[in-house]
Amino acid sequence: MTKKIAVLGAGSWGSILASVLIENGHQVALYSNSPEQVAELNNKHTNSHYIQDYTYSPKLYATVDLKEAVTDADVVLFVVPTNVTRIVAKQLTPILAELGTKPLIVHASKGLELGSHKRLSEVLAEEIPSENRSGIVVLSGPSHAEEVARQDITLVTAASDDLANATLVQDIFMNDYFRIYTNTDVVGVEMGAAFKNIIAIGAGALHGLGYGDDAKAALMTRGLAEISRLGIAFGADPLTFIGLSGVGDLIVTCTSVHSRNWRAGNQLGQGKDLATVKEEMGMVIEGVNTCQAAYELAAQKNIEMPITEAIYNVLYRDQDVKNEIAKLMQREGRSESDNK
Ligand SMILES: NC(=O)C1=CN([C@@H]2O[C@H](COP(=O)(O)OP(=O)(O)OC[C@H]3O[C@@H](n4cnc5c(N)ncnc54)[C@H](OP(=O)(O)O)[C@@H]3O)[C@@H](O)[C@H]2O)C=CC1
Ligand SMILES: O=C(CO)COP(=O)(O)O
Repeated sequence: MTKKIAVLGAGSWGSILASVLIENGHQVALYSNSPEQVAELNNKHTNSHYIQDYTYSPKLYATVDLKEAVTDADVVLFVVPTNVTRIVAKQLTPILAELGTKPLIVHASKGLELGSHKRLSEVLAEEIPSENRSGIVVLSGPSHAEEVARQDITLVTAASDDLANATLVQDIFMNDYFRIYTNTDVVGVEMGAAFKNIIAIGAGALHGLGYGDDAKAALMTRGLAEISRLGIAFGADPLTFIGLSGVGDLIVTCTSVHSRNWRAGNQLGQGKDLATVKEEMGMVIEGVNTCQAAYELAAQKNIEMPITEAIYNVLYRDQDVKNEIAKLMQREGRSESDNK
């Protein structure tokens, strides 16, 4: 059934998810905070800063007017960076209250809020009262906008406490190149998605330093062990970490040149400083903030996360990457079954 969907955030992922929804026959309004970007999307049907060599459907309507975007929307899809999700939710709530509508809230972002360490579904639940929404669903998994744009095969997960809402999102998005599974482990899905970005920075750094495939496989495996440990301590189902939003997303983000986190790590490994890497990227590198959140959470729960700590030392304590790798290699011998 055709739905009216408001997509909030017109970066690479928001704009391409909007394209998938249009392809599936839905009516889509794409909200951006930039009048120039809206003009480009509506007039030239391009979004050149975020996605190159791609033409959007003329059916895609972009607007800087949040109220216009969400009026009569059945679904509101948040795809803004983690650090502005609360801000945009705060803007949305009075509009929904005024309109008297109750859309399904979905988010496709990957990170934890700095300071509060909250997952984004928690942030959205706090900011959008239950009388203004019919549910909250997380859309997550191994998916790069550049590949979905060319309708390459991509599989992701729709997670919600309420399976009916996850199934609704599955139905809305699913087509012959974009396949959606459902999941009810919201904690595991959001934590896997957030933490894999930290490990991807490490994988990029190894590449930038010239390390080989053995080192990268080791980082991914031990990285998965430690991010699962942290997620499980917060109630995640261990099985979720071997699913699409866990190991699936870890693999794609640690191996793809499309990944901004991987590319940031690669440049750090080549000796660039973080400020320059961020400025040159011009798009969100979620793993940087999430590394800080995970580092603090691990300390709070007394959980060993040596790789996250090493990456934290590089990002926040100006430590040398090679030195941090050497320290990891000098850790005392362990059994693989040790949970640390
Ligand atoms: N790109 C991808 O392939 C995937 C991304 N994701 C996740 O999706 C989320 C968004 O990523 P992505 O689209 O890639 O990021 P981008 O950096 O490409 O785009 C983010 C967009 O959000 C805009 N924005 C920032 N602040 C606001 C605001 N207050 N109101 C409205 N818009 C705002 C940015 O504008 P400006 O540039 O002006 O700040 C930018 O247009 C991230 O959490 C990411 O991890 C998940 C899966 C795949
Ligand atoms: O989440 C993603 C792939 O699944 C996108 O990763 P980046 O944010 O590193 O580009």
